[in-house]
Amino acid sequence: MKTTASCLKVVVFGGPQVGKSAVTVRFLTKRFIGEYSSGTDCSYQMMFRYEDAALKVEIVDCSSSSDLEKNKEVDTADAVIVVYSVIDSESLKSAHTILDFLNKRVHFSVPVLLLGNKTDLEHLRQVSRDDVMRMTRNYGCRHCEVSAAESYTGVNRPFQQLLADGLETRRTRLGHVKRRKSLFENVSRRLGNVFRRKSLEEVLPKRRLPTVVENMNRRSV
Ligand SMILES: Nc1nc2c(ncn2[C@@H]2O[C@H](COP(=O)(O)OP(=O)(O)OP(=O)(O)O)[C@@H](O)[C@H]2O)c(=O)[nH]1
Repeated sequence: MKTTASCLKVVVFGGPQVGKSAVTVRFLTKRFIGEYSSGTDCSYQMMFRYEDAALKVEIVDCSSSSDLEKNKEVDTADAVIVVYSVIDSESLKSAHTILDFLNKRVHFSVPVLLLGNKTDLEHLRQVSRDDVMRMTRNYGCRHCEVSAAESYTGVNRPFQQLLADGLETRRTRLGHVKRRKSLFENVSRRLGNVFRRKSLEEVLPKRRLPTVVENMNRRSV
């Protein structure tokens, strides 16, 4: 199994108690763990098999108490998940603020997944599906609703899709940097040629360069 050189980084945001840790741990371990220490950032690293290669994935679970503006994780993210809870309308407002922040802050097109959690509590739903659809359209992000408590498969599918999107974006970005580099090298080579030619033209009339034949003659003397 080949090992990919670097690590794919996924950053998870969301309001308080929406289940950021729960969905992350569900994806990574297949288990639902009810309680986590609240208000602390966590980072998880795992190896996955992807397209016959080992892929290292780092998931950074940003606590809701983290100051968004000071968050540096997002600058190096390959993908972002914004979690809300379907039973908490305030959490959708937080998600809106986060998507807005990402829209301004992230310069390259990092794939974003808007992930609704706690669908097992559908009878307590506060979040309107229309509002979510509007946000998804406005920000051009993927959307899915799951229950970390109920289903591993439900959580696994959108995560897998996001990892695939993240890898694709990284490849495109790297390809773009290489193309930009070779374009730059081309231009500088051409400029170099122009200046070299110009300086020869300036020198030639004053001091004629010896021809190959003259050089041979000199050596044979
Ligand atoms: N019913 C239900 N409860 C859930 C689900 N996911 C998480 N919870 C519960 O929601 C609470 C918050 O979950 P966490 O994973 O700690 O949430 P968080 O977003 O990481 O919380 P902060 O660290 O405070 O930001 C816990 O009591 C979980 O047991 C779910 O899918 N269904």
